[in-house]
Amino acid sequence: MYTTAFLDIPPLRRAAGTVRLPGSKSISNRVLLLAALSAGRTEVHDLLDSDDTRVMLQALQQLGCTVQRLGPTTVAVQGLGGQLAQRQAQLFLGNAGTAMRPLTAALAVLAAQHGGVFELSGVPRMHERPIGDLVDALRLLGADVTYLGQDGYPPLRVQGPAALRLQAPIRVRGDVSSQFLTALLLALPLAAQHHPITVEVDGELISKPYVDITLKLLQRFGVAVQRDGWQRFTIPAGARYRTPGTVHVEGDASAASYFIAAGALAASDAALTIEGVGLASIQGDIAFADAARAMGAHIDGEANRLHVRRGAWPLRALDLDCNAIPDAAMTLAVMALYADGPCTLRNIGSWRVKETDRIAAMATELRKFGAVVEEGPDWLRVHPLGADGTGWRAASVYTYDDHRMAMCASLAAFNPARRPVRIQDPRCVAKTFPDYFETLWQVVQADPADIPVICIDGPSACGKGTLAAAVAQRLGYHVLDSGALYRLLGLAAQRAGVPTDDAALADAAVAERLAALAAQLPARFADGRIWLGDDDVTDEVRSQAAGAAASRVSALPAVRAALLQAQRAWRRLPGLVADGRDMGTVVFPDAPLKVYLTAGVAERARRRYEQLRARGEHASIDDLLAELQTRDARDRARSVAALKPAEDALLLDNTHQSIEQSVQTVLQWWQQRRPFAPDHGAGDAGSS
Ligand SMILES: Nc1ncnc2c1ncn2[C@@H]1O[C@H](COP(=O)(O)OP(=O)(O)OP(=O)(O)O)[C@@H](O)[C@H]1O
Ligand SMILES: Nc1ccn([C@H]2C[C@H](O)[C@@H](COP(=O)(O)O)O2)c(=O)n1
Repeated sequence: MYTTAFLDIPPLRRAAGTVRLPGSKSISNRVLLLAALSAGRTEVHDLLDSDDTRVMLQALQQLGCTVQRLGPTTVAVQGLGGQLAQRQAQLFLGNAGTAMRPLTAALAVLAAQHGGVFELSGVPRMHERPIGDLVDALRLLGADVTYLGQDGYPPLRVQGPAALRLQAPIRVRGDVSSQFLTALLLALPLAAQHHPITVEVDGELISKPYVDITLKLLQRFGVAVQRDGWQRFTIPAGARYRTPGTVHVEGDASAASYFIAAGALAASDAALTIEGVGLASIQGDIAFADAARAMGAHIDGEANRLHVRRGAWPLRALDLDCNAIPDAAMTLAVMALYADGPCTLRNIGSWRVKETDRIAAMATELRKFGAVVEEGPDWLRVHPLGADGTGWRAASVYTYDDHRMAMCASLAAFNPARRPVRIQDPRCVAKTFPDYFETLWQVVQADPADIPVICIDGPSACGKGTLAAAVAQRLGYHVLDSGALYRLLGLAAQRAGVPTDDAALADAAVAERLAALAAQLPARFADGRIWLGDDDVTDEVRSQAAGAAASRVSALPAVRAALLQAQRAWRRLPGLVADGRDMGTVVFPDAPLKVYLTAGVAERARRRYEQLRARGEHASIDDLLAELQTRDARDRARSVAALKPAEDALLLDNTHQSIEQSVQTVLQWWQQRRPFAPDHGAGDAGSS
């Protein structure tokens, strides 16, 4: 997951391959609650691991459920069997509507029956998301619910005992959020031991497919709710939750929409396959596939899998009632940028009370790309940008702490004008899809020339590696420590019995053997460790001897040629910071930013001395100074890829700078080369 302040997505081209979706948020949180309310143990597989499920699990544990982690996406929940193990709890539910609404209803019923006091709160935005219709229904039922802040919004307190009035139908509004009805349907089986309970919906029920998911999951947990149209629901007398023992959570159909869109937008010779959700999905957002088809996408699939390819291009404009697919419909708003006419999304009033006011947010952010966007109380009209690239601007997208804004905006990176897209606060995807961007990189491609590289070259011990790692960390980029490759080669030579002293290297046969070793070098970098084949050689390669051997073998032209492609292969999405001696001059001559880093040799010797001392190694400063000078002289004098600044490099002498000062200098230089406005606030305009 990216925790950087922003993430720049280079222009994307191709989309093909296979993605595995994370579990559905809607199913995950419903199943967790149902498992907690049932008696016995429920094993939940393919559970979504995200902010929203984490707050639900945390709440259930506070309420006395035992939750056992069996794997990254598998938990076992020991249910409470309709009882209360704790009579008091303060539950923090983040911004998870799928936790706040059902837990409020379930705890209101349980507290009424068994007594107890429970407070439910969330992040500030959660306290702006309405819950009044649910509270009204619970109060009609006889539950004791108190607003702790503003009327109509969390935080809330529910308490009991209280006498529940179950004979008359319970009325709830269905036109603001279907989660209120879902919450009642999940809670009321707890009170239906002796009488049937009827819930009647006032107004037109929105997001019906989400209620359908609720009904299907209730059925799996032993409660068959009778549905009369979408206005009346009856929970039978004697209803009792029974765990099915094991539940597999479907992949998230809303999350599938981003990959369906990617497949529809990217010209590819192969299909993009989406696993975890398919034609037999119980999730309403699978209907997004029909909307994408209407826009021209070619989609086929099986029960649990979809295959998507680009069809009509530009996409066909559409005018759609999106009431049934409120979440996935956001993806259509971005696809509309690529259409052959204006697209209108109707009946999306619920967007206004989601993680943010999504109608306003979407309109504001799409305008940054250059689009004309009109909005109404419950509709959005997006006018397309040129399929030939005209009108597109590079935009820095504010994401409003809304995961879907971030994921949607990433799709603008397929723009034909090849403008990059900046996603501010990419971490917000943690709500439902923490690894969204990493998953995206697996199936999309950019032209290598469009993937940014920052080169940091310079003499030994000037701080290149430290600076490169810090800059990469701030930008979410990969790091290439090219010196480590030469160091690994020195080590591989030593292990293979190939001499690397100056005299031996003059022998053409030795040079040939070294080049052959370099071509097959089993180098691996993972989790901050460096591997040669199966051996973790992190400490060994950082030794002074390994540095000296690296300097010697790196002077051979055949060795450098053998390692060139391996280094260029590091140019991967979303970008790269490469440190070495010839990053800017030879390996990435087209890099948009090249830094030549220096520091006085005495200062470098002092830093190396301190570095070794911190590792428990002892050396004399004088020896280190001499060694650095020898190494630098050799690196500067060799016939190929000699150490020198690239002609277009910016010089940075950090002798008197702290690490952070150097990092800030490079980040400022980088920012100056980016086409985004420097202000990252909501509503800032992108520039072309
Ligand atoms: N600006 C700086 N101020 C003070 N110390 C620094 C600075 N930059 C780096 N250092 C320290 O200097 C030491 C050497 O840095 P680093 O290993 O990054 O250098 P390098 O150029 O990559 O070396 P090599 O060429 O041997 O790989 C580290 O201990 C690092 O923390
Ligand atoms: N791009 C590079 C990187 C390194 N080398 C050689 C020369 C260095 O002395 C040696 C070790 O590098 P370090 O790990 O200290 O950065 O490897 C090179 O020739 N080209």
